[in-house]
Amino acid sequence: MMQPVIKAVDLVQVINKKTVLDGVNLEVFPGEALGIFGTRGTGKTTLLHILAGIDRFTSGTVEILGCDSRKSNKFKPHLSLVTQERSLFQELKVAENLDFLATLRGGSRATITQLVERLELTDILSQPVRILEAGEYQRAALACALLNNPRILIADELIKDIDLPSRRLIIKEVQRFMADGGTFICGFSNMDYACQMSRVAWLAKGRITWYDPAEARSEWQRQVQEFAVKSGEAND
Ligand SMILES: Nc1ncnc2c1ncn2[C@@H]1O[C@H](COP(=O)(O)OP(=O)(O)OP(=O)(O)O)[C@@H](O)[C@H]1O
Repeated sequence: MMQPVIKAVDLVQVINKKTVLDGVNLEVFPGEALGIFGTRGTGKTTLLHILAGIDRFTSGTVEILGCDSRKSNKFKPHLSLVTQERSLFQELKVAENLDFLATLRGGSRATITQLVERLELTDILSQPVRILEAGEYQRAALACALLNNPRILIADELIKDIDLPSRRLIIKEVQRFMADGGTFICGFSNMDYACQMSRVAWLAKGRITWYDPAEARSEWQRQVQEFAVKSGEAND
């Protein structure tokens, strides 16, 4: 049977006495696009950062590429994370970020050139990251994340509130990453994006319910409708 690239068992995260993750179990398989959906503050970022091996957690186990994430760092060269907060070097130019991160994480000149071309970064290469618009920033951040040719890409709200051309370029690049055998995990709070995923993990009250994308969308519509009826907004 196919081994999962990431596996979490009974994962619990308590932050300031609040149980944010309350026994999460999940397996992500090679080549999957797993969407982690939740409304505001439900713990998507918390979960994604634990799955990326960058945050400690209260209890449970997390295996990334067969390594216990608390005991080994061996998975690190094969995993990249695009955070929701802007984590590229703000004062450096886009080109400098690419060069620096390629040196740090291993990425060839040819890879930089290809990513710059595909994500249409040429015109912003000499701009400092801090002045980029949201879509420009996300394209640059994705390029930086793909420099080292990772097997796993984890992203938090990769295409939220960005211009349509950027969104199209990013979706195309992620599809390319997946066609090359990559595994993608993405946190999102807008159900419109569910169709980009192969499975949806819906996070609520610290726990996950699994859906296929179409089911998740209809469940979301049902909940929105129910909420509208309860609050007296619906006419029928
Ligand atoms: N460092 C922290 N200190 C205090 N509370 C935190 C911290 N990190 C997360 N939390 C709390 O944990 C809960 C989950 O936060 P998290 O950012 O993971 O949710 P999210 O689903 O990603 O939210 P959003 O959609 O707003 O980004 C929230 O209630 C938040 O207040």
